[in-house]
Amino acid sequence: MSSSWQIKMSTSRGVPYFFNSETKESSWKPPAGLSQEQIESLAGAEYLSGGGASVVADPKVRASHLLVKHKDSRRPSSWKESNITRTKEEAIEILRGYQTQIKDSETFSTLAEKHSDCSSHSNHGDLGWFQRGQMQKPFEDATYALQVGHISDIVSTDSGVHLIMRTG
Ligand SMILES: N=C(N)NCCC[C@H](NC(=O)[C@@H]1CCC/C1=C/[C@H](COP(=O)(O)O)NC=O)C(N)=O
Repeated sequence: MSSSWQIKMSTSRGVPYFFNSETKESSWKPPAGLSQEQIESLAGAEYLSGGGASVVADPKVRASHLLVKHKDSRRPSSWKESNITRTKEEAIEILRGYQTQIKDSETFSTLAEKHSDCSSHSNHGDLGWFQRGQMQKPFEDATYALQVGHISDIVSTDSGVHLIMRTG
């Protein structure tokens, strides 16, 4: 069984994954049945040079967000408002209002396009694919904790307060 495992490159995410040619199973993480040396022999040099687990254990994610900035945001300005003066509490209230309108990913995207203080509003809030280390930590952790298709509760970063929808 373990001899049927191989490492392939995911074209959509640009990271390698494990594939079993016999059972057709695939997995981002090393399959339980494989020993460390089997994994390393499968992965070859890049696994070793990548410092081990980093080669296959840190998949990319994709998310859209609806950002409401406030006067303490790191950049209290946006395409909508050149000088944002609302308080963080007011920003949270506004986001709560949007939360009640969100029925599905469709309504989320429409609200993000209309109301997000991020330039990604022009892509319905889509930020594209990213991996750990690219976004501010609270945003990264909240996204990785979400299942694809799910929407977070309110998340606060130095940018402001967000609703996040994981899409990939
Ligand atoms: N890879 C993509 N698409 N772009 C680079 C993202 C850089 C990253 N950005 C963030 O973490 C904030 C919070 C989550 C989304 C995000 C968007 C901010 C929000 O607006 P701002 O506070 O900048 O005015 N606009 C762009 O950066 C960062 N490390 O600062």
